Amino acid sequence: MTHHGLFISFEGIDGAGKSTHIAGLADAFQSEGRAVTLTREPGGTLLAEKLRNMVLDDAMDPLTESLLIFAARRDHLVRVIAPALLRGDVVLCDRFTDATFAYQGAGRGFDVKVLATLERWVQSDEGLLGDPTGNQPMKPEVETVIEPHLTVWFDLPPEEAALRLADSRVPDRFESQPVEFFRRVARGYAERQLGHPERFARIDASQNREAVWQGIRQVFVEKGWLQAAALP
Ligand SMILES: Nc1ncnc2c1ncn2[C@@H]1O[C@H](COP(=O)(O)OP(=O)(O)OP(=O)(O)O)[C@@H](O)[C@H]1O
Ligand SMILES: Cc1cn([C@H]2C[C@H](O)[C@@H](COP(=O)(O)O)O2)c(=O)[nH]c1=O
Repeated sequence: MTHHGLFISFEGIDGAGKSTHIAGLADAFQSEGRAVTLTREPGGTLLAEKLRNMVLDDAMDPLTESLLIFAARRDHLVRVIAPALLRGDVVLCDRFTDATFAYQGAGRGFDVKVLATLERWVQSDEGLLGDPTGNQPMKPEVETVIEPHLTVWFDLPPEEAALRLADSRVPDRFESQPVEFFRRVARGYAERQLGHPERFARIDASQNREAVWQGIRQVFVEKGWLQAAALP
């Protein structure tokens, strides 16, 4: 799929500080005249948000969980992400597939080879330009696997994330996991970075908000995607 968009994902354990900064980046891109699609996973479409509620609230085994997350991802790609990239938008996505490798793979201990197969199937651009209702045949084209151009990884020790989240909201199925679960998830993200060093930008999320923002700012300015003047 040839497009002029920019696909950026934001990752990290729960409470690492992603949401705090995504809106600021959206403002910066918009102030430079770029259209921004702000979205999240699991979720981003009506169907995917329903699947999100199930995944976050209902007990299920890790394969069911992984399949629902990838089903939500496919709908999200078909209906939101691919059309936005084709329009030339900047897509800012709060979590994407690295979260599946970190949470379902490293956290739950689910087979990463199965996750890699699902990743290839679900993120294939085959049929992405077709009819999202599935009523029309898929259009054959040269297959590529869609993935972010950049993944901003908010790296924060799990103990610190737990402190930040304490009393801030009612915990869901993931947020109520013990700290050892998040240690595994954090290691999962570190492994993903090792496997995709060119795509990952690690931010030390244990710094204060301003220092974290400056770290993010530097990444986008160095890539030439934002002008220093557009960012506070
Ligand atoms: N650098 C920081 N220092 C201290 N507290 C922070 C910092 N950044 C964010 N916080 C606070 O930590 C909490 C979690 O932040 P935020 O919601 O942005 O994390 P998140 O990564 O989006 O979490 P989740 O993925 O679980 O939704 C919030 O209460 C936020 O105000
Ligand atoms: C994409 C994705 C997400 N999760 C988990 C991670 C979080 O605990 C929740 C989403 O909540 P947030 O407040 O929006 O961060 O879902 C997962 O386990 N696997 C995934 O692929």
